[in-house]
Amino acid sequence: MAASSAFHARRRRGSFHDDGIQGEVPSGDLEVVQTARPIQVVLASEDHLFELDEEALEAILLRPELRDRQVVVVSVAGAFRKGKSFLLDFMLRYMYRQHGDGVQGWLGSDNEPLSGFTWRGGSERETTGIQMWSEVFLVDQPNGTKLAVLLMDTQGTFDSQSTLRDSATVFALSTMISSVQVYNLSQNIQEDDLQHLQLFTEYGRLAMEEIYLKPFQSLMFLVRDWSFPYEFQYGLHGGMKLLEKRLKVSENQHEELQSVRKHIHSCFSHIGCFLLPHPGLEVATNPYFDGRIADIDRKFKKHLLEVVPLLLEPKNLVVKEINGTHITCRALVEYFKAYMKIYQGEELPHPKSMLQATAEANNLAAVAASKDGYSNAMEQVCGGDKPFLAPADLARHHQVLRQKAVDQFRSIKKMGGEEFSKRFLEQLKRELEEMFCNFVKHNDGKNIFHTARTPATLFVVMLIFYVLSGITGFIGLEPAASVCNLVVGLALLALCAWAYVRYSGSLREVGVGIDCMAEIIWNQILSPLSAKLAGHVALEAALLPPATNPHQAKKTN
Ligand SMILES: Nc1nc2c(ncn2[C@@H]2O[C@H](COP(=O)(O)OP(=O)(O)OP(=O)(O)O)[C@@H](O)[C@H]2O)c(=O)[nH]1
Ligand SMILES: [Mg+2]
Repeated sequence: MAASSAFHARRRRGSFHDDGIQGEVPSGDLEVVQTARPIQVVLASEDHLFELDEEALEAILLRPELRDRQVVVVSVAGAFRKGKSFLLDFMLRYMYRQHGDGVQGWLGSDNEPLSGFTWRGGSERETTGIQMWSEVFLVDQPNGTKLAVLLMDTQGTFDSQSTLRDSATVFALSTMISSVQVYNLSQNIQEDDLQHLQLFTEYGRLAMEEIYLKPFQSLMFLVRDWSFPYEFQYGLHGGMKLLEKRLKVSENQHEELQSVRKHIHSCFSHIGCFLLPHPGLEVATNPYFDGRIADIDRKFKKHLLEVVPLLLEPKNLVVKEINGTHITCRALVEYFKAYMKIYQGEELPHPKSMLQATAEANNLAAVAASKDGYSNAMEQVCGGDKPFLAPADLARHHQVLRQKAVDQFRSIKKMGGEEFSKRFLEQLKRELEEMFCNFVKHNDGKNIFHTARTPATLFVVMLIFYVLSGITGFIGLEPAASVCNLVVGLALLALCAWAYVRYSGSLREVGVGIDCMAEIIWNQILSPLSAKLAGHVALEAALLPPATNPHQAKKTN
């Protein structure tokens, strides 16, 4: 049933050449040369990390006959278990047998099992990370050049072992690397398909260094098991009509619907859609189905014969472009490495599930509303036009209003539950304390004594050194007197500068510097000195006999 072995019955004719696999392989990966097979280039680990196998990537793309060729990368991405690898195997058949003869043409003979990228039935995921076909096909162009065509298979999104970030990373990476991204959908184009596409492409756009007008190239919606051919017929024509309906932006549409559509239009240079019929119950439900086309529904085969050439026919190939420049295999390796590094780093935000993102937005809105309530009420108490309030009174008001804000936060209906909102409650409490600190500073600024501290300090310094200069001059210590005079002069200069800064509002750094210096002098010298002096006076007063202490003598009298 499973079909993972390499292609054995290879026929290369027409414009496809086998020289893509016979050149010298730089990394010495001989297996690649001998047997074409899927190569795991991005490995997914169990701890939700992705790693690029640079050696494998270079072995595929840096062969001498390929590295300077312009490259076409066709990738298939979408939800898991929807036939992505199965489809890619038909693309491989096309690449190998495009000019095959007989009734079936490149589809092959009736009883030949389908092989190439690993595909299988069942409900559990199969492909992980990103795989590339080891053989890069060289395709002749009408202008005589050859293009290198690369097929890429991806891990399905939304399997039960992947986080949203895993799905977004694989989808975004494959969209950034490919020139044609096939978005594989089942049965219809639903709104959630568009929303996920928006999320994933935005995650891709974030990782690109510069945001280009249209960061990605071709997107092909491929709707599998389309069941309404009487509304939109199978194939490209019906697909384009369906797409037009689904991606239409109209005035009376809800803003949310408009934004998704506008985003998708803005991301891709070209968007198409193809409707594929159901392949038949054998394909979908028989565990022993091995991919032979005899078991596949006729209509499906008919449209397979249309969709694969639509993507891979030489005239339909889309060369990979980044920022308007055609990319070679060698450049693709470098871009792949650079993009991978960004996804391995921590600078990108983690995409969140819809519930998580909504719950977070609800909680943040509740935090903002509660903070607003607190801030408005505090403004009433100690706002700009209110006079200085005693610090104890301010603290009391803060306690009451803080509790009100917390109660308001708790009373607002929020998604995500009690446990989830705890984190936001803590954030609110922290932010309220920060706001209170600012209100305290603002209130202190209105205290005239607080404001006057700097000139008072400078004045006291001037006074002390003026007296000291007088004393030292009187006892003949002229150099000391000069130093004291210098200090008096400097303090006077600082006082004038401070007054100018306060008056004019310019040179504020100078003002801050003088305030800092005055605060240090006040806290380190004047304040301890005055405390010491006060203590000394009190001690002396206590030690003096009552008769010699005039205060006490007065009291006792
Ligand atoms: N209903 C339906 N089943 C399909 C179609 N194409 C393939 N299948 C079946 O879908 C199953 C899964 O095929 P795969 O190609 O392994 O699917 P996948 O999307 O690569 O799955 P993952 O690698 O797990 O993401 C197989 O049993 C196929 O026979 C289709 O168009 N419609
Ligand atoms: Mg697969």
